[in-house]
Amino acid sequence: MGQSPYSKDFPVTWEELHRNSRALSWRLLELGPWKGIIAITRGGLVPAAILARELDIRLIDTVCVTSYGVNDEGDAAMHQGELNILKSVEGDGEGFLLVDDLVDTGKTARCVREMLPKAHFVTLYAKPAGRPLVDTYAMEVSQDTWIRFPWDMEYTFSTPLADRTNNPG
Ligand SMILES: O=P(O)(O)OC[C@H]1O[C@H](OP(=O)(O)OP(=O)(O)O)[C@H](O)[C@@H]1O
Ligand SMILES: Nc1nc2[nH]cnc2c(=O)[nH]1
Ligand SMILES: [Mg+2]
Repeated sequence: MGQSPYSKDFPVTWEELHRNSRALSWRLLELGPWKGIIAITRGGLVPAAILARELDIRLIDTVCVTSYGVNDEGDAAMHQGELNILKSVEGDGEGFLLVDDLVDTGKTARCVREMLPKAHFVTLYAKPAGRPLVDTYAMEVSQDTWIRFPWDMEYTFSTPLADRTNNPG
């Protein structure tokens, strides 16, 4: 499987995610009007709901993809597999926002942008390798960072940094 390219952990709370989504909404409001939103499942669904509320958009569709699998511990998966398109949408995406939670290597973005070349592609978080594929994003994070979303986490005990044998950075 090789060594993970991720040495840093970046946990995001619901409040931070909401704030970042609203910051993104401000920028998109100026660039609209928009015909609707196309959310890339599953990560794009939560930001899409917040953007829809802020921008008063009622038409929401999905592109359904799978790529990163689940690792042995059932933890957030960090190894990317084959990209599968389970469901697409008609047209070239003109006038639509195409929404995902993040862009990392850009593999998902590249594939979905090919299908919907005229959509305006937005993410909450962008890593350098995928950033050129995004039209508008809220925050940049480094390539060696693994973002942990609130829907993947639970409130639990945290081991002090000094006690961690494999300090992840
Ligand atoms: O830029 P990339 O390297 O392609 O990575 C980004 C994609 O990876 C994650 O989705 P994932 O495939 O893990 O599925 P999920 O959205 O269902 O969690 C994330 O939501 C992006 O869609
Ligand atoms: N949760 C999560 N999924 C990803 N998929 C690709 N990169 C990431 C990341 O940093 N965090
Ligand atoms: Mg995704």
